[in-house]
Amino acid sequence: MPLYRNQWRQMLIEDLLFIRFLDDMERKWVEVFNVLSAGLYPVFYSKSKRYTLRSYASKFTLQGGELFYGDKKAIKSREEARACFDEFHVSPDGKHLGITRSRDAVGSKYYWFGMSRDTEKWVLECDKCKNPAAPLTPAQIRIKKEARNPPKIKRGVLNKAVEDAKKLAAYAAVDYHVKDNQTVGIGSGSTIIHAVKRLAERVKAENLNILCVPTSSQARQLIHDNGLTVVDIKRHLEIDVAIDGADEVDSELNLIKGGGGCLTQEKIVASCAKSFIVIADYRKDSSALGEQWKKGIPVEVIPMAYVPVSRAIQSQFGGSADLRMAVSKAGPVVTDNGNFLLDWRFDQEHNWSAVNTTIKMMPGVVDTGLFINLAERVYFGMEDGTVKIRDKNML
Ligand SMILES: O=C[C@H](O)[C@H](O)[C@H](O)COP(=O)(O)O
Repeated sequence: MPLYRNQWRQMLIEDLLFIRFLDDMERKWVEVFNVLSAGLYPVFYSKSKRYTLRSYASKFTLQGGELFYGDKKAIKSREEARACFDEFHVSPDGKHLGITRSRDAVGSKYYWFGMSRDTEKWVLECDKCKNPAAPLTPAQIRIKKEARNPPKIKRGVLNKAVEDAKKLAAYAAVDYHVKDNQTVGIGSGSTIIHAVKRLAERVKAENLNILCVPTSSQARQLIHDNGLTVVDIKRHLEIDVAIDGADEVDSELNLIKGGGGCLTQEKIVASCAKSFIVIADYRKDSSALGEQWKKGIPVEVIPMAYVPVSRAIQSQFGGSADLRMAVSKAGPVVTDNGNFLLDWRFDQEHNWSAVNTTIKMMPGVVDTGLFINLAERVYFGMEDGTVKIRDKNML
């Protein structure tokens, strides 16, 4: 049924009032709720704003009238958020957890728009947190000591669990996707080491004929050290399958890559492959980018452009885009292509496809660590020894 002019006017007024009286957090919640429950958008939203809202809303689900962000309850109002914060800010031992741990603790169960900013503000306002000299209970003293000298065995156990998980994912991908007479793209990082080892085992045991296209100097060395055949992409454009790690994977198979600085060649190889398969441990599995990976989105830039590109990213999208500095060398990290890297720590959800295109268009940008619409399947090695699969055909 067509809407009469006065009905449109009424809706517009309601929308404007709605924007005016709700704060950002509540407005986002209501917008997502309206899209999911009734397919309704604010009337004055342009096509692109609707698109952004729709893709943000796709990260949520409606369950019994409540909104959930992954398995976390999405909180609507600041009062409710404050109550959730209070529930977690003080540990059962009476210890005030500080900014990061309070945010992680609250974030294990709840989500709201602006959560990081709010937890930081509330922790800074907390008298107990401001006054660390307040007398500690014996339990607090024990926890503090343990935090200072964490039992070594725990770290070893964690590292082992992570390594085992990487190996599980790598073996699953190599065993399922690599066949005789194929050209295989070899990614970079620590997870791919397990994949190359498995590939070498299979080549030897099954007498396979496999050609490997590297994505970095590390990958080239790895292929070589494992007795596999290295070929150049210039002569082997037809890559059957590319296997690579990732720093983070969201629910729609968008990836952040480049934590080890190899994003550009990785993206070229992935885009030339008939299928691009990602291997990762359970820590990389996120419902939204930025949830697990806090080091930001890498952007490779030619050296003279790093300041203008950093400013352009910050002014268009907020957050901070900082030059990556080397650890065991003075000065910035230099990529295999002789370029610099910016790490952009964003502070809100974005339409990643649009952001990727905009950043790529900035003069001096070589590529970004956002891999959108490239991954066909991700294998996550899990802590319990299983492998979780996220496949683009099953989204
Ligand atoms: O630049 C590095 C690559 O994009 C890696 O694939 C990514 O950082 C994941 O590395 P890892 O397997 O070590 O977690």
